[in-house]
Amino acid sequence: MSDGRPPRAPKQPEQEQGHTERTVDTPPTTVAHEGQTPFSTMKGVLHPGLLQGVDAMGFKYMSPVQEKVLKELPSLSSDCLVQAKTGTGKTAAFLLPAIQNLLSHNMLRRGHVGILVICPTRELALQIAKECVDIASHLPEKLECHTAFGGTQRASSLKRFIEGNPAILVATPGRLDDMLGEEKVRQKLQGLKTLVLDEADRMLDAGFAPAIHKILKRLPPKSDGWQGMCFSATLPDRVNDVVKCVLFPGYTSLSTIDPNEAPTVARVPQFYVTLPSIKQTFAALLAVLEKEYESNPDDFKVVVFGTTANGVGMLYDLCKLALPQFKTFELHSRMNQNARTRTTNEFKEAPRGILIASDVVGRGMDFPNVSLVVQLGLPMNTEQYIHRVGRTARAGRDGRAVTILFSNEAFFIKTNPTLPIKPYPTDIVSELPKYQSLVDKSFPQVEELAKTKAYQAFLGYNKTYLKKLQLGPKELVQLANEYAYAMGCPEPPMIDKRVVGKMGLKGVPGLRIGSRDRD
Ligand SMILES: Nc1ncnc2c1ncn2[C@@H]1O[C@H](COP(=O)(O)OP(=O)(O)OP(=O)(O)O)[C@@H](O)[C@H]1O
Repeated sequence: MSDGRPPRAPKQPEQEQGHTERTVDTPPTTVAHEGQTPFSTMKGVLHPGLLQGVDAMGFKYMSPVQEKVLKELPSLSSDCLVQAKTGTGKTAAFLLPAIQNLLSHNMLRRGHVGILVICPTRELALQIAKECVDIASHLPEKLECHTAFGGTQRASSLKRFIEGNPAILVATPGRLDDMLGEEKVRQKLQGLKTLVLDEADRMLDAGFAPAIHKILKRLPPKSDGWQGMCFSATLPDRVNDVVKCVLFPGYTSLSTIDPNEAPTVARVPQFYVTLPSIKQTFAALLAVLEKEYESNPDDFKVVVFGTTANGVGMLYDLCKLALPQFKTFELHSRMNQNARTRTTNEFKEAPRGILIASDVVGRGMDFPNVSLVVQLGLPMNTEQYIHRVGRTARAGRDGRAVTILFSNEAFFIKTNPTLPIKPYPTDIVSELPKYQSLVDKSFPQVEELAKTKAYQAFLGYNKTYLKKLQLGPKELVQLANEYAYAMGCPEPPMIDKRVVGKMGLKGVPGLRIGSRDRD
């Protein structure tokens, strides 16, 4: 493409039409769906060991995105940009062609990494690696899959990587960048055949792009011919300008999403609750959880997303006390890696329960059978909303999503008219007094430090959205103080002078500046 824009998917109106009808929203499922193609039809294209691998995983039929990638790519080693809804099997859709490539071209050089997958979080890296091991489990030759991410012992994992025989590496950008500082690591990547960016829009956004560019400089040049694959449920237009760093012009664009449709799974009824006051936040969360439980008590596995790690920590403390009838879990970046991994595994296995989480599990994480996603507070952007909703209704299951916003945050609904969000069917606000007493009873038992941290995080997060929230710094502090009172604080928690300075709130009235115990 001369203008650097991605080529459109091949124009085949009838097939495209038929394909769209058949593919959009069709879940990956083991139940025979009309029009879904069994993996067995890929004999001769995919190695028998790979077919046995997917079969052992219980995958009988290709999901639409898997079928598209395996059948519509000019070759399995072609560069591609692929969009498909959350929970529809994108992981296998990139692993299968990438592994097949290694096998069919006899590209396995001992000790050399053939496939590099880069993804945003540690939890996702582990999950992708697990799927990789499962898919490759029936191959005659063992394919070692290694992971590299922060929060783990650098020296020991580096040693294992250098001394091992990793054919596949799944990594997060920070640790990978760090590892590539070692000559021996760079050497092991000299035979790279496929580079995958999972959650590609996130990997190429302002937060991660600098690390990705640094990484690319230390990998073999694109002119060596390695394949680039970019996958996500959301690919905003701005991605087209940056994918060039991993995809050659002329790459194939594939999508199972109708361009006129929001990329959330249509099986997820989505609702919002708008609260007149921030003070009602906590009671509203309890009310929504209880209402949802009452309407579906047998199928109650919930992810509640908060906006900040410390906010999530405090919400977890509250829910544990206020909703002792449910098993609650917490997951956020302020926890150590062992605790994060343990909780991830526990919640994956749990038949029911409530996970209070930050965005460390907002994208890509596959917790089986999540029946409800609740978002409390303003999602950062449309993509984040979509990916969080995508933690439910995975692999063909049903699910629901509820977003709780206070009045200043309600613009999110208006500015996202394509999202199918409707007002919550029950009048939650009129029910709040009942839940407020539960909140008031529980908060005195939550540690002051947890509240202080949540207060500070609230200020920091919302400071970034002042304009959208139509607030000035003074109103923001007032709002945060109301939030603190809602947590049962007798007065707004103290904030360190330096933190206030960093947040750009120096001199704003309403803050209590002073030192507090260090966390
Ligand atoms: N062909 C298939 N048949 C049955 N189940 C499948 C199939 N492919 C994938 N799955 C299952 O579907 C679930 C979702 O798959 P996966 O995590 O790859 O989704 P995704 O599209 O990458 O989602 P996200 O956009 O959230 O990252 C997983 O539990 C996976 O094991």
